[in-house]
Amino acid sequence: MAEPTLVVPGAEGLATRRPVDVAVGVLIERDAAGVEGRFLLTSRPADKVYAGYWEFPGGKLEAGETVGEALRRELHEELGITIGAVQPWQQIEVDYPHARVRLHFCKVYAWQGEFEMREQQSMAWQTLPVAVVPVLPGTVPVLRWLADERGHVGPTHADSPAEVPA
Ligand SMILES: Nc1nc2c([nH]c(=O)n2[C@H]2C[C@H](O)[C@@H](COP(=O)(O)OP(=O)(O)OP(=O)(O)O)O2)c(=O)[nH]1
Repeated sequence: MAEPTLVVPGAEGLATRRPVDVAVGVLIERDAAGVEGRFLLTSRPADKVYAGYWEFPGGKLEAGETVGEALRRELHEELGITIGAVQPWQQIEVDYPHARVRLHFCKVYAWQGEFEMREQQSMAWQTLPVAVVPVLPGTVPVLRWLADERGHVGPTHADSPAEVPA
């Protein structure tokens, strides 16, 4: 079955474009009992589309790379860390006016090294609801998946539209 597609306003009718594969890391802290806590968001660098928007770190696959290999390379290049096991988690396609992407979200619980913002981005360890704004459209579904896993009710991020009462 095809994965869900999110169409961002302005991208209607562009769904025939071939998606670009992107590996994305959801780095999560866990306590001794294995309970998941804070997760890492980074802001998009000034020279990229959606500059300043918050997202989970990652980037496009290069030719011949697997999702895990691309994620390992991107997080080393962008954040200076070396990640441990990569656990495939969720997949979604997003149609933006600038591109159609297939996002491969992977959970990562282990990493080594000091975080260095090598592209002058910012980082923020967050819980739900996410306080940093604005959040990239393709990041919003991930916050919902985390909310469902954690039994979090209410908005997932500070700039989400007001909830419509049932
Ligand atoms: N890293 C990341 N990208 C996301 C998320 N959600 C989402 O829609 N995207 C989109 C934004 C971009 O169109 C695409 C990632 O491309 P990018 O331009 O950041 O990747 P890159 O570092 O390989 O970029 P470059 O080499 O082309 O400069 O995926 C997310 O949570 N994390």
